[in-house]
Amino acid sequence: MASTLKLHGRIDFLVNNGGGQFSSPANMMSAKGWKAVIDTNLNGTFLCCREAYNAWMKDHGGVIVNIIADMWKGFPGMAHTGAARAAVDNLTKSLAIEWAHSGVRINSVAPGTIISKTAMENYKEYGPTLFKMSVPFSPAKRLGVPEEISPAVCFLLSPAANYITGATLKVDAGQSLYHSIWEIPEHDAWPEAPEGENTDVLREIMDKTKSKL
Ligand SMILES: CCCCCCCCC/C=C/C(=O)SCCNC(=O)CCNC(=O)[C@H](O)C(C)(C)COP(=O)(O)OP(=O)(O)OC[C@H]1O[C@@H](n2cnc3c(N)ncnc32)[C@H](O)[C@@H]1OP(=O)(O)O
Ligand SMILES: NC(=O)C1=CN([C@@H]2O[C@H](COP(=O)(O)OP(=O)(O)OC[C@H]3O[C@@H](n4cnc5c(N)ncnc54)[C@H](OP(=O)(O)O)[C@@H]3O)[C@@H](O)[C@H]2O)C=CC1
Repeated sequence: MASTLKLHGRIDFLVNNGGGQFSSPANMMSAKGWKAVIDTNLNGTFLCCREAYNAWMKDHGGVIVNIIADMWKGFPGMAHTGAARAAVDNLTKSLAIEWAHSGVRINSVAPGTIISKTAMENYKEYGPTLFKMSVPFSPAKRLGVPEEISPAVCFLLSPAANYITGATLKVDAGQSLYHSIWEIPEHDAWPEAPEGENTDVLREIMDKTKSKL
């Protein structure tokens, strides 16, 4: 922030876009790996917001946009980033209220699955598979590209969004309303439903369906 102020003399906009994660089942995540992702996506965003505010926006106003993710149904396989991005969604709301009196607007953008060379390379040899397997889960039946996210960010930064703060704009072609990519294996580990006539009906329809298969 100090070097930006030195160079340009002002900070009108802050976009917290830097971030990322690795894929891992939650039970296999080390404390260090969990912390690295929380640090990058949540703590980093908070600290950049705080510094931009204290260094400039407190006295001059400004606009902040935080990039989060499609974590609305949880984020199985990337639980750390889901938790961090949900926290940023909430942080956005808190700061929108705390900093309104300074003329600061702050919003988030929640992209769906967005393909780029650099994003894919983070996942090494699994990158192409990971991104390709996401395609059927987009109502658009294709992935988005960064050029479809940046217009939303520019809109929120612009005077066209002067009356918008504390909001999260989903730019995901409806992905967050559609299927989860996470497969739950067949299992019989769930606790039994309580005995009674409704459970009898449940057993009956399940038995009937089974016998037809
Ligand atoms: C499935 C659902 C499909 C879902 C469908 C697919 C949807 C894709 C959506 C994609 C969204 C995107 O965000 S696209 C891509 C966006 N960009 C990125 O993801 C950036 C890539 N990653 C990073 O920036 C970083 O590596 C990040 C993970 C945040 C941590 O950075 P740091 O430099 O702070 O930390 P590092 O030193 O790298 O790692 C710290 C520890 O983290 C753990 N760690 C790091 N990488 C690890 C790895 N690959 N596997 C296990 N553990 C790892 C280890 O414990 C490390 O410690 P040691 O063991 O001691 O080393
Ligand atoms: N692609 C997607 O499907 C989605 C992406 N997002 C999020 O959008 C943002 C942009 O990602 P995208 O362009 O796709 O992927 P990229 O990997 O191309 O971009 C990630 C950027 O974050 C920077 N970064 C990562 N870790 C840190 C860190 N600890 N400190 C500072 N900068 C860091 C990287 O810097 P460097 O190049 O120096 O490593 C890089 O510029 C990220 O927050 C990502 O998680 C959210 C939802 C979906």
